[in-house]
Amino acid sequence: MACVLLLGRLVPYSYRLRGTSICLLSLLLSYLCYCALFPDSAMVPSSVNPTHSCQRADGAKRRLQKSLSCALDARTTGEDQIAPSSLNTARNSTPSLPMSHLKFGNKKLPKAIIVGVKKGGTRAVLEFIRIHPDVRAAGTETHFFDRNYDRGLEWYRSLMPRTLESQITMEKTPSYFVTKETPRRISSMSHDTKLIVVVRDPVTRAISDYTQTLSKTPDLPSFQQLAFKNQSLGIVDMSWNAIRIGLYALHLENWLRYFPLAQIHFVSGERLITDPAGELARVQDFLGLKRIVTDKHFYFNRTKGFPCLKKPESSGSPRCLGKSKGRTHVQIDPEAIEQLRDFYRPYNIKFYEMVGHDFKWE
Ligand SMILES: Nc1ncnc2c1ncn2[C@@H]1O[C@H](COP(=O)(O)OS(=O)(=O)O)[C@@H](OP(=O)(O)O)[C@H]1O
Repeated sequence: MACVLLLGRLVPYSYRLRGTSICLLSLLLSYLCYCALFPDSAMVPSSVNPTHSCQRADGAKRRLQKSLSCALDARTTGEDQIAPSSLNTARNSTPSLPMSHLKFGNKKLPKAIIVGVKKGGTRAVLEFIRIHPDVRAAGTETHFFDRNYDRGLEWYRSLMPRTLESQITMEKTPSYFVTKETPRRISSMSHDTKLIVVVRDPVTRAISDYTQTLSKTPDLPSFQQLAFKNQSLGIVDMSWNAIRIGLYALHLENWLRYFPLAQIHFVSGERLITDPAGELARVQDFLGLKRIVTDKHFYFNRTKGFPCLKKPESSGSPRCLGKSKGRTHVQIDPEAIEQLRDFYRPYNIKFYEMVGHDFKWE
């Protein structure tokens, strides 16, 4: 603009038009050069950018001169291609690692597994712990150690989410706790695997289990028919899965052949409902995590009758567990319930002694 005004004063009109065109053309050329050379270096954060000094050159002329050498520097190092978020990591890592690894981590075998028990509250524990930024979990039950073991560890690993070095990989498959081969198989994957068992009053658990099966198989025999070999004599059918799963002491004996007790954490399924933050504090301690999941993450949903998450991992809205969690249970004859309590009592006492905690299932 200054160039045009100056020309207006000094040069006769016939030359002005030509002069203005040349002036505008040279300005346009300068601008194009500037655009071509300068903006690449501006995408990289200044703290780690080798062309940092280039951006701070004073005045357009110096900036233009410097941008040429800066652009050359950037081309030789290749760093102008690196996304700002990964630049710091890239500099401290092995050059052969792919960029996807630097950004999202890689798939690792789980460091901690929720191994049981079915209908204990395993989904709630997984959904609650995975809001911790240092935890990532497989969404579905893998059943690797009980049903899919022949597929191999690489198959298992492929089911895991990508994690950064600081993050723990987790999965949950509740049937592991009652599968004979599972403790040995997990131990042979890694003897350091941390194990979480969510336990619940075995009588309520059995009724919950039955309620679930009935919802899928409406012509199922009655609970009493399945639970007792002879109800009037009080003989319980221990071969029925819904009963067998609740014999926690027997299953735990099998795990203790392969893992020390200190490596197994027991979550109370009852307290998980009345005090989710308290139970989650203990889970975080057990996993060696900072206590980030606290009572501010939960609210009690009166319609559902259960605690729900205020803000889950994947979205910004509150969320309760699905309809299959927290069902209304089938009504069972109180006498049958009393008989089952008598049946489980010695096993429960044994279990309390083994783990050093009284869960008060009476
Ligand atoms: N916050 C919250 N919301 C809903 N449900 C909760 C919650 N906390 C614990 N529970 C209890 O979890 C029970 C289901 O246990 P699991 O998730 O282990 O079931 S499963 O084995 O995966 O099918 C489920 O059992 P039922 O009540 O019998 O349906 C619940 O009692």
